[in-house]
Amino acid sequence: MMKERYTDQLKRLTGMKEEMNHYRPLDPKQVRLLEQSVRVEHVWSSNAIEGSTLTRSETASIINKGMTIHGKSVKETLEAIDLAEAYDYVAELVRTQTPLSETLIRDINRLVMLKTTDLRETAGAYRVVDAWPEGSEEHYYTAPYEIQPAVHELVQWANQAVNHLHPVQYAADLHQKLVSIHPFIDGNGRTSRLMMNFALTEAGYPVINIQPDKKARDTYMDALAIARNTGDLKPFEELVADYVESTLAKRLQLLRQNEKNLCDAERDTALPKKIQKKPRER
Ligand SMILES: Nc1ncnc2c1ncn2[C@@H]1O[C@H](COP(=O)(O)OP(=O)(O)OP(=O)(O)O)[C@@H](O)[C@H]1O
Repeated sequence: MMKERYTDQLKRLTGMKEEMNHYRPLDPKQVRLLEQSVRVEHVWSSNAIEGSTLTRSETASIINKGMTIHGKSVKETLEAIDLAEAYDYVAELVRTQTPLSETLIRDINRLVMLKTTDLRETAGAYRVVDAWPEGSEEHYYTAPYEIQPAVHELVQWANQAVNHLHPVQYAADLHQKLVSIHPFIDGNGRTSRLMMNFALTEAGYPVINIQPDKKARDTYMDALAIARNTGDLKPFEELVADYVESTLAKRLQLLRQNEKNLCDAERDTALPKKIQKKPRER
């Protein structure tokens, strides 16, 4: 079967996002629980892509309860705390409708790296040494002296593209372009995945989390390598669109079920009470 055209998928995503407004929202306590679980999922998956061995529940214990985990390194623990703080910062930027800027990208990287970098002053600072993708030393990322102009150009592109690209395509391209420059000595993947979610959530889409299992991770890395080595952005754009679609589908199922529960509860309370028969007096 031929793969559906990307533009048709984007239209469907817009429709699914709009459909979410047709249902009554979840109760505030449920919203809080859902937000907490997406935050844990983000911190767990994004760090696991880079090799963290923390599980979801260990991540939850660290970032929600302030616990340490027996047998897990201080570095992994601090990475989880850093990423949770960077995630909260991004949520705040979306809430305050802060426009994208060089400072914003650097601030996010600084938070991502703050407690775990060997050299604290390199967190949020542009790289001054060469870097290349793992196992591909002939393909250098942007040269250090070209990083500042490249990020400046990226921000100019973003401020235009945000107005004319579909938000899901814009989010994918923003991630791909930033990680292709690789402006920082460390934390480029985590910073780019946060930037992608910044773009998605500011347009009303849910947070998506690239999965860290081998198959999903390889697909993600391969799509980024294709984009960078051949200039073909489609595999990465389609991968992001598929993540958005499955996340939206799950969210819609939840809202539909919630709506059904609310309707059932309303119908039950609206029914006339059964006339209770008095026991016959003897
Ligand atoms: N061939 C590639 N082209 C472009 N980007 C890539 C490529 N391979 C991997 N990436 C991106 O780079 C990230 C990893 O980069 P790297 O191994 O240099 O780690 P990093 O810069 O320390 O950042 P982090 O550890 O947060 O990912 C991946 O998560 C992915 O987003």
